[in-house]
Amino acid sequence: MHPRRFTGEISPHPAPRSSSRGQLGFSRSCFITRHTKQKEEDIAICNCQFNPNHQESACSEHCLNVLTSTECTPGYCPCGDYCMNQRFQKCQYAKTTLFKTEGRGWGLLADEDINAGQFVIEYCGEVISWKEAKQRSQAYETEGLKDAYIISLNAHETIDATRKGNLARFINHSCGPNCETRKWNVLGEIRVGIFAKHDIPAGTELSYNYNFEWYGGAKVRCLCGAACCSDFLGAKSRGFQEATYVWEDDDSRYSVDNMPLYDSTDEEADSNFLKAIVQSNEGTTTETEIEESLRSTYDTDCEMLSQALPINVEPLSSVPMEMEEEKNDANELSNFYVHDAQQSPPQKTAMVSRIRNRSVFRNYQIQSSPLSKSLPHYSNGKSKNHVRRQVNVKFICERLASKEACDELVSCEELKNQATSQLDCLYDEIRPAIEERERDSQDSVSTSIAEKWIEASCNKLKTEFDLHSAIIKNIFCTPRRTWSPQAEGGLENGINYLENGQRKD
Ligand SMILES: C[S@@+](CC[C@H](N)C(=O)[O-])C[C@H]1O[C@@H](n2cnc3c(N)ncnc32)[C@H](O)[C@@H]1O
Repeated sequence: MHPRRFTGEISPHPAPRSSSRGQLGFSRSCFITRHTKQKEEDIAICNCQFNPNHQESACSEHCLNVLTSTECTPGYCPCGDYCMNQRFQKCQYAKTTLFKTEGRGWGLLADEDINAGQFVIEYCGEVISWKEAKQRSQAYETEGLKDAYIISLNAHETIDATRKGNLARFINHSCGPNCETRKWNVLGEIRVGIFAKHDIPAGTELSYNYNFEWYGGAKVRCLCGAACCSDFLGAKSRGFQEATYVWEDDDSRYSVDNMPLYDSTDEEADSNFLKAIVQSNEGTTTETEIEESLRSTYDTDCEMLSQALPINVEPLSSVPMEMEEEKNDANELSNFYVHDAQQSPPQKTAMVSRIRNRSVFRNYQIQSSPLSKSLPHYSNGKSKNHVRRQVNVKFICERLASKEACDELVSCEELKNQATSQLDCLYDEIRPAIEERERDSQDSVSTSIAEKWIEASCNKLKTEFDLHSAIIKNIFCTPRRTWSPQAEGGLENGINYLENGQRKD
């Protein structure tokens, strides 16, 4: 543990909520000790030439060092004292002020207009290892500290501003923030700064997104109020993923059970979807049962799914919702749709709208788009005659309910899950270097891990693709000529058909 980059002790800890700014004893000096000395051969010297008539010539946006997020080293910069690229070293912070928020403790306000891209403040604190961060995080929790101040620095280290830090520690999280963290190379060391994402008027609360940066052990319900709020602070952070404990008091910000992990909702939902079909298929299968299972699965998952991002594989670009009417009766896919004219009863329509939210189906464009938009035209300029269609839920359920279809889908799903967990393990290893775009050579991804990552990514994509192809194959490629579930007694015969039927031309 190297105590460095701190402004003075924040005392007493933890919650300075009843203290005033003066009592916290902040100062603006930020860099007390360094534990490595920059080697002379590592010093990056820019080629700026200061022109007194052009202030911006002194290491501003075109400076080679600025372009590579490296501060100039005093004594080596050709612009000398005029160099404007030593903002961390000179603590050139924006004016800010502490204020008390509602429900989120203290926050930091801009005390002057801040320009887009402007350096706001350095995140100061103790630099400690990830291992130490985990131990401290648990100890802080035991001590009853509710606010977490540890953020990621690089693959090995974090910055803990719990006991030693500056005003940056009071910047709250927002899912729609006006600031962001950026890493800069300062005298050979990586330091974290808070920078404005866009112009910020004086009096606005400063915020950045804690995702990936934050080591918050407990799962804290987010009160940022942004429309795109992801519900929990740092939901994608290492601490959030590792945490096994939650606050147990009555504070409404802390939830106690069933915390969702956001990067796995899609997979979970797909599994539930398949389980619903398999369970239905194991017992007496009726269309109503399948629809009921699907409906309850969709009810549970609907909200999560609306946020989940599906992998964008679109093998069915040749299967649009809007089809040319003249091809209708000859088309193999006709069972897939029902006409608007034969509109389903309200219940079924609701079902269809839920299905549209399913990532599996969304990938295959099973949503109707407004007919007025982008209607294809014949070369003579006339519009093609289009009919609006709805997905034929019954047909899809019947096809997917066969044992073979279920087995195939479940085995594809298992392979996909294996590939996903392999990716998750690798992700832990390379996350800091990839996601934080770390420039420190110590943090670069080793070739072997990068190769494994690419291979695992390909595996995952392939298994996703196989899963989707299996679904499509089971819906569309089962022979349809000899099959008439209506004539032969509905779904059960449909299943027999799928199990035994061969195309009889
Ligand atoms: C780095 S501190 C920020 C300063 C903190 N508000 C204070 O009073 O010291 C992070 C803590 O602030 C609170 N916090 C920050 N952003 C929040 C948000 N959007 N919703 C709820 N709590 C938040 C959480 O308790 C979190 O652990």
